[in-house]
Amino acid sequence: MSSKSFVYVPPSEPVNNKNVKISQLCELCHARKAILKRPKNMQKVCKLCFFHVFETEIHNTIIDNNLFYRGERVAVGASGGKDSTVLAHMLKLLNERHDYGIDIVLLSVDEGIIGYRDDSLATVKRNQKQYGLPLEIVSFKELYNWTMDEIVACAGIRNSCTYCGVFRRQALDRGAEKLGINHVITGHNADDMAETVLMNILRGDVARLEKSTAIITKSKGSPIKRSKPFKYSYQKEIVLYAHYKKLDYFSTECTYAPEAFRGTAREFMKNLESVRPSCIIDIIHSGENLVLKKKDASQTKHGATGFVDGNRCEKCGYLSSNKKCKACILLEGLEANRATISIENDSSVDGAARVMRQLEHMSF
Ligand SMILES: Nc1ncnc2c1ncn2[C@@H]1O[C@H](COP(=O)(O)OP(=O)(O)OP(=O)(O)O)[C@@H](O)[C@H]1O
Repeated sequence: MSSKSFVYVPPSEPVNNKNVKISQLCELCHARKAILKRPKNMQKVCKLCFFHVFETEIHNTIIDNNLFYRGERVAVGASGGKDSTVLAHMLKLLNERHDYGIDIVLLSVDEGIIGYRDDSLATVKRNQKQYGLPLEIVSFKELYNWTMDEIVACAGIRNSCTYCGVFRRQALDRGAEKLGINHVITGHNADDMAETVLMNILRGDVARLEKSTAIITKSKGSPIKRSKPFKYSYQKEIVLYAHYKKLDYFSTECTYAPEAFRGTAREFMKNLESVRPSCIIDIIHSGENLVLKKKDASQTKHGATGFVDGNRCEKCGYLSSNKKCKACILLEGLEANRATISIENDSSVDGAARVMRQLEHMSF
């Protein structure tokens, strides 16, 4: 793989621009008619230059951060949505164009949400054929004996994103492990990252803030690393790319809307972006350049608990940085809830609420 990032060179396909006014010309090739304004910087570009410049920027992110090594097997977290569909398409294209020498597999998690995930997985199955990539599907039901629909019926909708996030994260790791793969790539984009930085600032969550802009992450105790090649890519540009490339993706929002705090932060970011588009990249840069005060070892959780890399959850045996993994803690709360409901026929969410409080006091 070449270790040099590229300077953008507009494609030199023949053009017929006799009837195009100078002010309508693409600002990159100065030859074709511009058809869109890049949401990221308001530059007017033609379709061909948009494809090339967007692909080049992602290639540069991959190269500048040494995301892959030749011969590496990587799993793309494939949900069927716009981000991961563009990611699968883009990785395949760049792997062939720049000869990264990586082996790409699609990995999907079926959370068990009727009317949402079943439909989006149908899209992933079509993508598998369109891109000629192998596909592995793991499900919450087979791993945890609960579907998200059952969890929401038991514990209510309020914390559904927490359950889904914890189980999905572990399910992706387990799926990758099953495939003998150590690297999971996700379609998290610049908007997602800016939103997370903002939420961590607003919550004063310093531990998470420190990691929230990393392009490669790895949990303690887990052999699986995660990376986000779209870290600097605007959501609107990903959607435009998918649209003009006519990619087959699933665009329905999750049945269980995001929790109120995330939803409000997202709305706030969108409002800021409409006034100042660069704020998405600016907030990521701010996050990257924050220098946090160092804690002394006696103050750190890991110093206090004597964590050893490679620890396993005492309940399920899966790798965990705590005595019990997050998924098992949540499962215990759910089982307690199920028992309460079936014995007392009571719709109390006490078990789950107690577990949520417990989780808030733990560090992962
Ligand atoms: N069910 C799933 N199976 C596999 N990977 C997933 C799944 N859900 C999410 N991911 C991965 O996590 C990334 C971020 O997920 P998120 O839920 O924020 O969805 P999103 O921003 O709508 O992304 P997408 O458009 O790809 O669905 C996705 O791009 C994908 O790589």
